Parts: sequence; structure tokens; C-alpha cells
Amino acid sequence: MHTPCSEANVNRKRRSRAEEASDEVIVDEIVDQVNVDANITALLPRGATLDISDFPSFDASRVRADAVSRLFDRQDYTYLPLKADHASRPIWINPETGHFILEAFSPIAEQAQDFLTAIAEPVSRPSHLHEYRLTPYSLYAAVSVGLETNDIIDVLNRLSKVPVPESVAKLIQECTLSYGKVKLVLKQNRYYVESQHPSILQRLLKDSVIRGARVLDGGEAIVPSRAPTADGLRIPGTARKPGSEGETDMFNAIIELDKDDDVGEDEGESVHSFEIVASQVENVRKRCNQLDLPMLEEYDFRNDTFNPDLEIDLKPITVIRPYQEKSLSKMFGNGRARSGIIVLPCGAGKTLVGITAACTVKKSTLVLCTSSVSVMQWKQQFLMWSNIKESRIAVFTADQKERFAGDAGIVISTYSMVANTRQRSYESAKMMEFIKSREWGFLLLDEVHVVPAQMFRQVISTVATHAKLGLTATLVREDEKIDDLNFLIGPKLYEANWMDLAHQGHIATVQCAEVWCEMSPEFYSEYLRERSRKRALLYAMNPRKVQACQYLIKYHEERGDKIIVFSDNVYALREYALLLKKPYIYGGTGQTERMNILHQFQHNPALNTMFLSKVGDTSIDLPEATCLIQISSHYGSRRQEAQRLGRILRAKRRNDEGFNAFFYSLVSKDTQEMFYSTKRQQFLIDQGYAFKVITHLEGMDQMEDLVYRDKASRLDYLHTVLMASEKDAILEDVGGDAEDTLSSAAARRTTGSLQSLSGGDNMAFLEMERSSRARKDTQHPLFKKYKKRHDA
Ligand SMILES: Nc1ncnc2c1ncn2[C@@H]1O[C@H](COP(=O)(O)OP(=O)(O)OP(=O)(O)O)[C@@H](O)[C@H]1O
Repeated sequence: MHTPCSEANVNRKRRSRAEEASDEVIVDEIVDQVNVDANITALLPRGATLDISDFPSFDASRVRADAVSRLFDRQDYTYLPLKADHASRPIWINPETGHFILEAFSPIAEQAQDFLTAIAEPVSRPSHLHEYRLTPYSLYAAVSVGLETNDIIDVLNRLSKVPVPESVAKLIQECTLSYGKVKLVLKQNRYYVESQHPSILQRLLKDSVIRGARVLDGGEAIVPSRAPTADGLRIPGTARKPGSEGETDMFNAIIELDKDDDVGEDEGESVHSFEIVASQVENVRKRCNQLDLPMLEEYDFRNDTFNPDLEIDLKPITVIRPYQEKSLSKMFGNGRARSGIIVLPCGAGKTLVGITAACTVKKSTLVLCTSSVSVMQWKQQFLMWSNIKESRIAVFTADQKERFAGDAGIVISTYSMVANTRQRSYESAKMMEFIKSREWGFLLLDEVHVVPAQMFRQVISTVATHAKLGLTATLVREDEKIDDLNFLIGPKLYEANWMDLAHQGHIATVQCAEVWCEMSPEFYSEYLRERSRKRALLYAMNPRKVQACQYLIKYHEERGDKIIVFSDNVYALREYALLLKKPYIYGGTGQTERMNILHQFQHNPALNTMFLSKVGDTSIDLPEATCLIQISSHYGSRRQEAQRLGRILRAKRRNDEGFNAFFYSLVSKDTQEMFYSTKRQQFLIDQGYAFKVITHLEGMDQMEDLVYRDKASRLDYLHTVLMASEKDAILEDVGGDAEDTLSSAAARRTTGSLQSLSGGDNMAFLEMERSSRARKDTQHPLFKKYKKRHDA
């Protein structure tokens, strides 16, 4: 993170003792100055101490004269005038990049964080300082949750230590003034273009495409009506958190909005609209984008009398968690359903968020997942959390093609089933007709980060739907295709902070470590000589790595942990597992054997370790697992790293006193693997996880049965590895979204062909190859403009 203080800290380490001594004098002076500022200390949380490195701002004229300021070089923003009461305001604004630094130790950090997540993208959120960045997408999302240009600038100004720089205010204005001003609303199966600003509708109607799409029924072109009232739509199963009002007061004391600012939809301003023909919706949407007036999509489900209601509610025993409620309030905040994406960490309960949204909309719902195993789990979860009748849920997979009873219901299927353009079986074609022929109130899209944009386009153009909700844990893709999702589904509505959820006990706290394993000399000289893919095999099979793995398994088994060892390379997986006498599962493992291993892992105290290939990256729920060891991984995939960590975030024992789960990445030192490893960790580091580097495992060399201790055995082993074909160095291809037929009782999300579980991975990688040819025509011109400006 590029903050003046962190950079100064790094640079300071490189400097001579003499310079440091002179700095100390200055720092002492600053500390003195800070100490006399009673306001600052009074604002600190009880028990917290003031660290000068957390406190880089002080009198600008003094800084210029001291020995430290030159270290900041171009990042010296001391010319920005600090507000007199800056100490009680938690945000720094970078005028050049639109990045914000939030002092996470501020008493109003939580409220400031809520505001920043609504208007900006979190970049990095370690313990003390958080970094956010403004982007057109984040501002688009802000507008879509109801924030207005002036509110954004005003609140930012109140939270900021310096007046909002003109460049930042301009970006906010440029990106938000036209956004959110036009809405596409589907009412009683008729599409309306709606706005509170008649002039904007008039501007749109000057466009020939839009004018041509308008329904002319002799009525007024622009029809005024009443805006929906934000009557605080209550999401089922939610209750107001005690004490939350007090916190709001505190927040308001600093950033209080003018009363007038609140007069908006609450007061029932009139809105104006004109109708467009359904077949022209896509064209009108495109035109609006080109005119810099993108349409927001909202579903006025409570006034939809055209589509039959679905009898569904959360069971009385279902209580949704505060962060789940918060994410949903972004979707339903104004009494309508806004389309968009909710981002929650693995294991934080995205399924229940989706189900609660369906219970709120109460209209026919289509759920799309990445595999048929997930389809069955969604069905089971609907039955577990809600009171929906089983006959109202239908499953559409390769093996089951059901229809729900009655006129409203839920269909759960996979992306590939719905997006398939090849020849379909008779049954499948009939089912698709059923899906296409009706209007869906709600489309729930699971694991949106892995589905190619083309597939989304196919789904969205096939299914007539009012509101869309995308769910994901990691809104990152190596192919940078995330932007497409914003336009195909909607903006990001909410993103939870992983660390907060871990501190509240909703997900496990995890200790992450990278274990650096020296390459044994024999392997290293082969590695340097080798030019082919076998290099990867050599660093994966490094005997020191095998030893580290053996040691860690022993250490954690003795602690009572249940361990999963991950390897993307099947050759390495098999060799390690056979050598260490542990069971392994990969794409080719027979079904009975798989079920048996998973069952034993869960219930047999004598089996505490299993090896798992890439097929277990996603959708596997083994809450018994408390330790992960990664021996070989898919190059630099940040998403895969996060998903793997996700396997232990739901550890059953997470709320035990002092409990920690463990995540080890074994890396062969001085090889290409180190580069990939650093890249892989970035997403988790940005979530606040700290990777410790372990260079020496205490006591490993003294282990009695340590493998490959002598040179002869290592040379033998090297020959075996060199004999392996180049094919063995290639990572496992786990096939597409294969349909499976298995089920087992206990292991939720492991109840089937694991081969099918990783279909999503393949989808994303497939798209990566095509990314260079990807069409950019759906990109909003303002974003293109913005990107060009930034690239320049
Ligand atoms: N409000 C809640 N009350 C009780 N249990 C909950 C709640 N929300 C989620 N859970 C439980 O948390 C676990 C994880 O939920 P879920 O499988 O939906 O997570 P997820 O976010 O989809 O994870 P992944 O990304 O790994 O698929 C489940 O066992 C679920 O029953």
C-alpha cells in the first residue's frame, strides 16, 4: 500500500544510523506536539496507544523544513491544507489517484468504512490502515444504491482531513451526474423508462432509436407518477441491532447530512416515464449507454400484480446475520429490488443471502449454479431455511427435468444447461420452453466470478427476468473480465470485510504461512538445465518440500487437526500420497472410493489427512478440516488461493477459545514458484491476511522417519521424476461441468462426482485464452474514456 507513512517506514530502514539519529530528534518533537493535543488522545479507543507511524500529518511548514519530507518525493501532499480538526476525521485523499486511506483505528472507522465501501472499491484492508480507490464502477454502484453526487462529495468532505481535491470532486461529478437518473422498470410485464428529471427523458426521446422504441398509445410521452416511498422494507428474519442507533448518532455528529439532502424519494418526488416495447429493451439499453445515461434496473415487485406470488418465507428459526442483512439492505433499500452483485467470503453464507432475497421478492425464481452438485445443495438449503413446499421447487439438470406445481415456483439449474446452444434432448428442449415462456421475478446467479461473460449474455437474453442477484466470494479474475459483470448483472452492491467476519466468529481465523523449501542440489541443477514444462514438476517434487509436508502433517495430526493437502498436479499428488501413506482423491478416482475417503476423513479419528486435487477447490464443505497444506498450485491464480483458504473458513471448531485454522503454502526457494506464490497471495493480503514466511522447520531434520534423508534415495527419486513424461507436469484437466449422479449424506458439497465440482474453474480459464479477442463493445463510453485517460 502506498501511503506516505508506510513508504517512509520502508525507506527509513534503508537509511544510515546518523540519519536515523537526526530523525529521532524530529520524531520526538512530533510526539511532543501530538501529546499536547488532548483532542486526539481523547478520541482514541480505550487502551489504545498513539503510534507516530500511524500519524503522519502535522504542521506542513514544519515538515518541509525537516529531514523526512524529501523521502516522500512525488507523494508529498503536504500542500493540501489540513483542516483544523483533522485529527477527528479519519480519511486521507490522494488527489492524483483518487485513492483514500482510512485510519481503521478511528472511533468512526466503522461508519466511514460503510460509506467508503458504498462509493469506492476496497484495495487493501489490513489492521490499521485501509486503502480504497474510486472508480467509475464503484461510483455507478454508489448511485445505484441511492447516493447522489452532492451527498457523496459532502460526506467525503466531512470525513476527510483535507478538503476534497478538485480532481476527485470532478471525477465524482463526471461519473455520477448522469448515472442513476434513468431507470428501466418492468411493471405488469411492460417496460418503462423512468426518471425524476423530465429533461433527461426529453433528451432520450430526441434519439431516433429510443423514440422508435416508444409505445405510442395516444397518451402523454412522459407520464408523471409517484416515486416509491422508502418505508424501510423489512427483510424477513431481521431485527434491528441494539445500539446501532447510538453508533449512527456518533457518525452523524461528524458527517451529518443537511436535512434537505434527505428530502428525496422519502418525500415522494414525482417520477416521469414512457413505455418502450419489450423487443427493443436491449437496443434502448445500448443507446442509453452510448448517450452516457446508463439505465439502472429495479423491480417494483410489491406492485407487480401481473406475476403470481410465490408462497415462501424464511422459517421462524432462521435468523440472518447482521452482515447478511446489510448486504440485502443494499438490494432492497428503496422498496424495490435492485440488480447487482453481493460479495461475501467463502463460508459466510451466500446461499442464505440468496434465499432471503427470494423470500423478499416472493415471485418465481430461477437459480443458476456451476454444477449439478450445487443445484442439489441449493434445493436442500431452500427447504432447510424457508417454508417453501418441496413441490414448488424444480430441478433442471442432465438427470432431472422437473417442473414445479402451481403457477409460481423455483427452478434450480446450471449455467451450462440454460446457456446450451447445441442440440437438446426432447425433455431438455421442453424444459427450456417452459423457462423461456414465462416471466421470472428473480434470477439468482451463484459463483458469478467463474462464468464467462458470453454465457451470461446467453442466459440473460434467454430468460425474461425482473431482478438479478449475483453472488461471489472473490470478485477477481486473472482475465480482468469483472467489468463485464457490472453491465450484465449490475453493480457490486456490497462487499464484506473478511477480517471483520473472522473477528465476529462467523468465519474462522486463519494463520497463513509460506514455507520456503530449499531445492535439494540434485533437483536444483536439473531445474536450471531443464527448459520444458518439467521445471514445474521439479519444483513440485523437490525432496525438501516432501519432507516439509511430512513434518507438517505429523505436527498437525499430533495437535488434533484434520488436514487437507492440495495439489493441482496429479503426478505430485499421487507420489506424495503414496509415499506418506495417505489416501488421495483426484478427477479419476472412482466414486465409491471417493465417498469412502470423505466419510472416513469426517468420522474416523484414525484418518486425519487426505490429499485432494484441484477438483476440491470449490464447493467442498468439510467443516472438520482445520489445516490446509498446498504443495502445488495453479500458477498465479488469486482466486484459487482464496477459494482454497475458504475450505477451512467454516471450520466447525472456529468458535473454540483461541482456535486458529492453518494454511500453508510450500514453495521451492529460488524457483519460478516463488513469483507465482507472491502473486497468488495478493487477494488474501488485501483482505488483511498476513503470510508469515517460514524458512526453517524446527526439528524437521531430527524426525525419525524423515523421507529422502540420504543422497542415494534423493538421486533415485530424481531419476523417477525425470522419467516422468512431460504430460505429468501438466496440471489436472478436470473436465467441464460434467453432470453427476451421486449423493451421500454427511458431507455437504462433497456429495457427488468431484469432477463436476470444478466445472467453474474451467469456464474461467477458457475465457482467459479468449480474453485478447474479447469484444469491448458493451463497455460504457465514460469508462473507456476514463481508462484511456488513466492508461495515458
Ligand atoms: N444466518 C445463519 N445462521 C446460521 N448458519 C448460517 C447462517 N448463514 C450461513 N450459515 C451456515 O454457514 C455455512 C456456510 O454457508 P454457505 O455454504 O452458504 O457459504 P458460502 O458463502 O456459499 O460458501 P462458499 O463460497 O464456500 O460456497 C453453512 O453451513 C450455513 O448453513
